[in-house]
Amino acid sequence: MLLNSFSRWFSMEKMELVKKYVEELINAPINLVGYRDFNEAFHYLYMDSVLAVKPEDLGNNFLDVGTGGGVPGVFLLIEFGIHGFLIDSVCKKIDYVKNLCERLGLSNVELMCVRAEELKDKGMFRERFDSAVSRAVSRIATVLELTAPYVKVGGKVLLYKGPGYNEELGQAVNAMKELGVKLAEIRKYSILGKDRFLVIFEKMSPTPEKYPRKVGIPEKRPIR
Ligand SMILES: C[S@@+](CC[C@H](N)C(=O)[O-])C[C@H]1O[C@@H](n2cnc3c(N)ncnc32)[C@H](O)[C@@H]1O
Repeated sequence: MLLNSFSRWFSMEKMELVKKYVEELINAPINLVGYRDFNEAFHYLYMDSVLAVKPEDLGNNFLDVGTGGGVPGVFLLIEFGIHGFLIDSVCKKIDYVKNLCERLGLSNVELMCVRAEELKDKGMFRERFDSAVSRAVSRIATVLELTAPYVKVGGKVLLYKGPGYNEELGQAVNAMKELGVKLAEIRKYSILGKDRFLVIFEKMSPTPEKYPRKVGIPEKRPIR
């Protein structure tokens, strides 16, 4: 893991972009990330986004659900040079990130202000992505419903979690079955001494058309 990460970080151009992005986030006029200190933001946002991810996890195009200030989506597309489709339900966040990506010359990104439950009505998004990622959006059963319908069979869903992931997984067994995913791997890593877990699911079969359900239902009534 260390060697792999080291060689990835060797590109100065990438690192300059990452640093600029972090600087802009912590100085943004709207509260996007909750950090003001560069070092903290660099670790808790950038390092957390990329450290446990392998290029083969994501494929060529991924969806980031609830991207907020572009986390982890923008860092992943810089790191791996792949295409990211980033969505959030708060339009001012999406507008800000869109503008910032344009200013930094990032072209491998698309942003849309939409709730994940409604993305399916906005075009051909069902089972379109090689992978989906999500960080700090909701509990596992809920987030699986918001991501899995948009991932191709054979693709992956990657969720960034803290130590509470185990209980959430236990409550998500039926959701996994219903949505056509299975738990593939859990990667443990550490950011500034804090335990973190990348919980990875593989999509095994098509997700029934009724998912995701209407706005708010995946959160209020997770699949049990
Ligand atoms: C705590 S923030 C996390 C932002 C970012 N992923 C991060 O790790 O910094 C959660 C974000 O998810 C978005 N969100 C919550 N539910 C959503 C949904 N159903 N569809 C799209 N975005 C959603 C919120 O608007 C918010 O920006």
